[in-house]
Amino acid sequence: MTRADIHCDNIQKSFGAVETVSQLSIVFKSGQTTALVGPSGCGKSTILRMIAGLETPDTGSIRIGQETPRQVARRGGLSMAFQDPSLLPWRSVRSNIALGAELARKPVDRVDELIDLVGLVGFSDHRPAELSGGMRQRAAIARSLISAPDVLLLDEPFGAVDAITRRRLNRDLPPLWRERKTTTLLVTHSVEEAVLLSDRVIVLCPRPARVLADIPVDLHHNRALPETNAPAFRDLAMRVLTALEEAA
Ligand SMILES: Nc1ncnc2c1ncn2[C@@H]1O[C@H](COP(=O)(O)OP(=O)(O)OP(=O)(O)O)[C@@H](O)[C@H]1O
Repeated sequence: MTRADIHCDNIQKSFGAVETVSQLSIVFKSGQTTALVGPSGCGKSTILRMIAGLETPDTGSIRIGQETPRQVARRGGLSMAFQDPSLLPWRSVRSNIALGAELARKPVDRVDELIDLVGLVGFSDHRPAELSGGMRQRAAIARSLISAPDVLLLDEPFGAVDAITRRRLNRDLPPLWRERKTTTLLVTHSVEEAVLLSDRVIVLCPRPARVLADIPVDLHHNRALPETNAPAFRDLAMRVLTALEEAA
């Protein structure tokens, strides 16, 4: 077993009387990008938060290699960009991004490169309050990348990002994950984005979350972004959509 395989073994999680995740067993392979899709409220974010060590399963266990999520987080091996980017309001964009490396005790040497990657050149000295929602999300994406984590957890990271920038990030981020062999989990409501960015799409059923379909995506052989109008792409997107309709 390689170090960053994520093993979820029979995990269950309730909030009061609401069972959110039930008997979920799944392995996320090291170096792969997996998209999690499913109806709203089915428990996707809860799964990511448990893998991040921010919530604890009531029963079952999560291991990342031989470590617990909290151990991986503590040594700076895990980072996240969530829907609601929690940037420190008193720090500039540059300093918020640098924080991702500082907390992981890694070198703060690629801030400008990442500011460029997420299209925030010219805004590096701005405070979060001076940015749009989409710009804040992009700063959070850059912060999640600066520590070159083993595990990257992305929860609707492009939700507020404009279409052109989203397209550019869709093109530029996957090669970075592949080059670094990052184990990436991506929660998204976009079927196209799930197929475009990932090696595997997991479709979850309505709460409590269980795996309804596990669809491998084998469109990334030549490392270029797949053609979204190619028949193979459309077939996969249709398989995901059909499973989602079944879930609903
Ligand atoms: N901290 C919490 N306290 C109480 N209930 C919670 C908490 N976190 C999540 N829930 C409940 O668990 C269920 C699943 O929530 P979760 O955010 O994981 O779903 P989701 O699939 O990510 O939803 P969406 O696609 O709408 O973002 C919901 O019913 C939600 O109200």
